[in-house]
Formats: sequence, structure tokens, C-alpha cells
Amino acid sequence: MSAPVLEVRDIAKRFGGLAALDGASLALQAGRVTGLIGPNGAGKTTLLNVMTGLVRPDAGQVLLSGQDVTGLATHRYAALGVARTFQIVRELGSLTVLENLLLAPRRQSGEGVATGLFARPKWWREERANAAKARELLERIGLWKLADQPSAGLSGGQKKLLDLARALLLEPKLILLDEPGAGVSPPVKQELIRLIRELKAEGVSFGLIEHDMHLIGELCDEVHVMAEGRNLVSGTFREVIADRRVVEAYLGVAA
Ligand SMILES: Nc1ncnc2c1ncn2[C@@H]1O[C@H](COP(=O)(O)OP(=O)(O)OP(=O)(O)O)[C@@H](O)[C@H]1O
Repeated sequence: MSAPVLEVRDIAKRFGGLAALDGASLALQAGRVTGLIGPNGAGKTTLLNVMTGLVRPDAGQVLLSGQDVTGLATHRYAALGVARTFQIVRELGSLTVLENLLLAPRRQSGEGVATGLFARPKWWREERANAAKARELLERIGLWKLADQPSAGLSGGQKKLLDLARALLLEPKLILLDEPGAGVSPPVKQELIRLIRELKAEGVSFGLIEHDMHLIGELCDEVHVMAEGRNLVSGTFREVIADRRVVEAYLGVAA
């Protein structure tokens, strides 16, 4: 079997006296949706931050397609095809929906002096291609008709779809989603499920942190449960929710 698209091994991370991660490991297989669940404070977001270079682990390894990338800056992960969305979508400000996509970080030639002097035609070509791509993505997530509206007026769910579209601009091979279902209406959740399935069929891999068990059950090929900074149980959704240790962890029963 080929190397997982992303793997973390024996990750430890302390914040002051608190061990947020204490030997957590996770492998995300290519072409799959991998779920990460667990009670509040289990370390899920911290692990996702380690997997995208936002948090540097105290110990352990991060491997991208088998290559050790531990400690690389977060923009390097993006360049290597790893994109993410956030639990709470960053403030989108007064920009319109379309502007938000046009100003998102993306793959593009450098914008240094040399670019300005010698590569203008290429830069313009790329700008045009990015504008076309932004339109295509907005149509895909059903927000094209709102393209010229201020993003601040979008519903919570629409903001999450827009955040996902921003991630897709990078044409990632892996997308890590931190609670995409939180604060999202049922119809937008259905749209999210449809979109993730469609992208998966196109070959994109996903890691998904979520408290909404409906989303996890609908989407995940495998599920990992964390508690107190480490792995507790792994398996299919049906297997993990039937496991006594998982029920106890959610109920706060000491292991
Ligand atoms: N930057 C930080 N500074 C201090 N403590 C932190 C920091 N980030 C996380 N923690 C702590 O680390 C622990 C794990 O937090 P984390 O957010 O990773 O858990 P989680 O499983 O994602 O929880 P939730 O489901 O509530 O989002 C928590 O006790 C949290 O308070």
C-alpha cells in the first residue's frame, strides 16, 4: 500500500503545564475521508494544527506522502497540497464574496520586482485564470448569485462554504476541516456532504474533525477517537460508536 497522504506519529505538545497531546498518532489515507472525534479538550484541533504546521510539536513526526516535514512553516504545507478550514471562520470583513476568493492565497508566480518588469503578461494570464476559477468555485458551492454581496452578510453555513472554496483555490490533495458542521443549517450541511463526496470522487482526501455524528457517519471511511491527547479507538463509524471506551470518554468516566 502507498504511504498515507499525511501521517503524524507519537506527537506530544504541552501548553505550559497542560499536555494537550501526549503520544497522538494518525494516518490519513489517500482518497478517503478520515474522521477525528473525541470529547472537548481531547486535543483534536491541536493535532490538526500540528498537521498543518501551525503548531510545532514538542516531539513526534509529521510525514507528507512519506516525507518528513516536521517543523516546516505553515505556508510550505499549503504549497505541498495541504489546505484547511477553521472551526470559527476568520472575519471576512467588508469584502464581497467574490473579492474574498480573489484575494485568497493561491498558487501564483512571485510578485517581486522581476515579475513586475518582465512577467506582466504571465501575471495577467494568471489573474484571469484565478478569476475564472473563483467564479467556477462560487457556482459549485451555490454562492455565485451572491458574488457581489458583502461577505459579512452571509449565514454561518455560507461562510463555511466560502472558507472551503478558499481552501479549494489551492487545488489541494488533502483538505482538513475543523468542525465544518458547527453552526450550519441542515440544508447547508446537506450541501457540504454532497460537495465533500463529489471532491472525494475527484481524488481529494479529507481529514474531518466534527462533533456532528450525522456528518461523521455519512462521510467517513474510518474514524479515530481521541481522548486526553492520545488515541483511544479506531475503526468504522459503527464500530467506534458501539465501543464502551468511547461512550465512557464522552461521558467523562475515568478510564
Ligand atoms: N494555544 C493554547 N494555549 C493553551 N492551551 C491550549 C492552547 N490550545 C489548546 N489548548 C488546550 O489544549 C487542550 C486541547 O485543546 P484542543 O482545542 O486541541 O481540543 P479539541 O479536542 O479540539 O476540543 P474541542 O472539541 O472543544 O474543540 C485543551 O485543554 C485546550 O484548552
